[in-house]
Amino acid sequence: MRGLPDVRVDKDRLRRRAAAKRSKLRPLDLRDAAVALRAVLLSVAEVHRSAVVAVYVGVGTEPGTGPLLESLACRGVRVLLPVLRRDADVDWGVYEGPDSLASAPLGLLEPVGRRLGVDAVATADAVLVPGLAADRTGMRLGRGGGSYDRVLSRIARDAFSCIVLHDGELLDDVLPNEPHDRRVDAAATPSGLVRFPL
Ligand SMILES: Nc1nc2c(c(=O)[nH]1)N(C=O)[C@@H](CNc1ccc(C(=O)N[C@@H](CCC(=O)O)C(=O)O)cc1)CN2
Ligand SMILES: Nc1ncnc2c1ncn2[C@@H]1O[C@H](COP(=O)(O)OP(=O)(O)OP(=O)(O)O)[C@@H](O)[C@H]1O
Repeated sequence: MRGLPDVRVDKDRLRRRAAAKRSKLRPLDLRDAAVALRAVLLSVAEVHRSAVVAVYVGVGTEPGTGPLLESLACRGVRVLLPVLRRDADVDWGVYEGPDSLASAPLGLLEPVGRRLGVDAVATADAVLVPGLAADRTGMRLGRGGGSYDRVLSRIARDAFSCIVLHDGELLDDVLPNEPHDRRVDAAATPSGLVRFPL
């Protein structure tokens, strides 16, 4: 990748490594992980007491959010879901049940209802963030569009931000990072929650 700064090359290598590892996960493992992640996330005080939670719809081998979405909706929580814009920024819609999701480009599932605008995420008490890996300083590795760096720059100052990962994706090595990268407060894996130092 001639011309690209080292940090971009390093991130890209890590993205490919993470994706290759995810591709080995089996459907039953994915289902178990999604169920465990619901239990972990609902037991987090900041999530438990939230009236508005931004989640994502896990697709493919991503850490699954289906069980969590159902539980939050059943409890009357307002669940915001991302809608990818053509400029890789993120608009938001409300989760109204599994039938309110439709296939979108890149294999995504997105809410069909009204678009609330990119700033709607500022109303969330907790923001659950997709990603491929995180380090123990709270830096995250996303898909490379910078979408969630933009999202994280708009959330409320006291909102709780948490990346959702599979076991083994919270890395001991520090991730390469750039000035625009935004840290999260914690990482949830099927094994539990890890809070990062402030
Ligand atoms: N579930 C989910 N929703 C999300 C994100 C995410 O990471 N996960 N995003 C986070 O920013 C935004 C979407 N950004 C994305 C950017 C790239 C790819 C992507 O390249 N996906 C596949 C290719 C799939 C295909 O072409 O069929 C890949 O990883 O190879 C997906 C989503 C908003 N919504
Ligand atoms: N606030 C922003 N506004 C516009 N572009 C941005 C912003 N933040 C990051 N970007 C752009 O997004 C691109 C990818 O960034 P990066 O590699 O850090 O993505 P990522 O954090 O892995 O992905 P994501 O945030 O989508 O999960 C970079 O070219 C960067 O310039």
